[in-house]
This record gives sequence, C-alpha cells and structure tokens, in this order.
Amino acid sequence: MILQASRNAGVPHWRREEQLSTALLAPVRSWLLDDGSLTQHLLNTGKQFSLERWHQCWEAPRPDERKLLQMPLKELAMVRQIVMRLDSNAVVYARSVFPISTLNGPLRRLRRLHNKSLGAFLFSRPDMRRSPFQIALLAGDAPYLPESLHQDTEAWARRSCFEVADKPMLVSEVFLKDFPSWQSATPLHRSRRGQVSATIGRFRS
Ligand SMILES: C=C(O[C@@H]1C=C(C(=O)O)C=C[C@H]1O)C(=O)O
Repeated sequence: MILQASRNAGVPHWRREEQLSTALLAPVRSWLLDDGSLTQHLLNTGKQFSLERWHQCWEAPRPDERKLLQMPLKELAMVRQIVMRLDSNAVVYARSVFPISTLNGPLRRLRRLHNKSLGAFLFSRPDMRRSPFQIALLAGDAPYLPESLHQDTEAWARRSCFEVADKPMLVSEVFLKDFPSWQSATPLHRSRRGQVSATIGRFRS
C-alpha cells in the first residue's frame, strides 16, 4: 500500500503499523515505533534540549481525538501543543489532549506542566500504560503543523494513548526534519515486550 502524505482538510491519515507496507516503514520503524521516552532520547543526544509550550487551552478536541479517547460529545479537553528543540532547532512538535475527567483528582497537576516535559512525568509512573501507535506521513505544509514549523520535506507522525491512574490522554508527535533519528535496539512496543501489563485494548481503532 502506498502512503500519501495527507493533504486532506488538515486531518492526518492515521494508520496502524500493520496497515503500512513493510518497505515504507522499514527505514524508520526502528525509531518511529520505539515506545521509550522521547524526551529521554533527546536528552541522551548530549545536545542542548529545550521544551517550549506554545498553546494550552480548554477546547473541543478534534472529532477523531474525541473518538479515540471515548469522550462524551460535550466534554472539553485541555489541548497542549509544544515544540522540543535541540541546540535551538525544532525537532519534534507535539499535541496532547487531556479530557477534563483526566485532569480532576490526582492528575490535576498536569494542568501546570508549563515548559516541563509530560514524558518525564509519564515515564516515572509505574502504572503508565501506552497503546500501540498510529502513524501518519504528513506533507511538510500540512495544516496539522503550525505554519512556522512548515518544511520542504514530509514528516512522520505518530500518536498513542497513555493511561496513568486509569485516566487516558492522547499524545501525538510530529518528527521534524532536524530530528536525529537513531537505531533503537528494541523497536518493539512495550506491550509486546511485556513491560506493561496489557495493551490498552479500548484504544485500538
Ligand atoms: C511522551 C513524551 O513526552 C513528550 C513531551 C510532551 C509534552 O511535554 O507535552 C509531549 C510529547 C512528548 O514527545 C515522551 O517524552 O516520550
């Protein structure tokens, strides 16, 4: 199957790994499907890491996000958009969606992450679970990407639902052209490595 960079109304064409051709995925699968902490990977490069929050508001999530998170029709979400940089070059753009019901109670502190990494919190939690990735190939000028991050090459993107304390959130990441890809030693989803008790079944679409 040939994957076209999506240019349709700004909605990335998200697919599961098994829906993509092996040939297309082969060059990138090692790092794209690595489910360890991306923040930690970027810190490990030894370059100057920074995270900048661009946007955080209570708003209606996109319909596909609402569906994945199984949110009731009227429920709002906190939408957070950040960019991660290495040596001042933007390398990852991320959009995360937290249903209001996730941010009540013990996870309330996630409302105040500011420029701190969500990943640092998630990967410190022994009860964290992560769903299998959905993947998309975006045009460099896809409306999904903020205009100032538009580039002349296509960009791989992935998204995955996390659960902490049984509360769901959706994290989508776009890998920009300055992203330093790497060879992961264990390019398998942690649910398959047995590090997490179970795949989050309800997020399989
Ligand atoms: C999920 C991770 O967290 C990163 C940090 C994010 C944030 O602070 O909003 C969003 C997406 C991630 O790339 C990670 O480090 O793997």
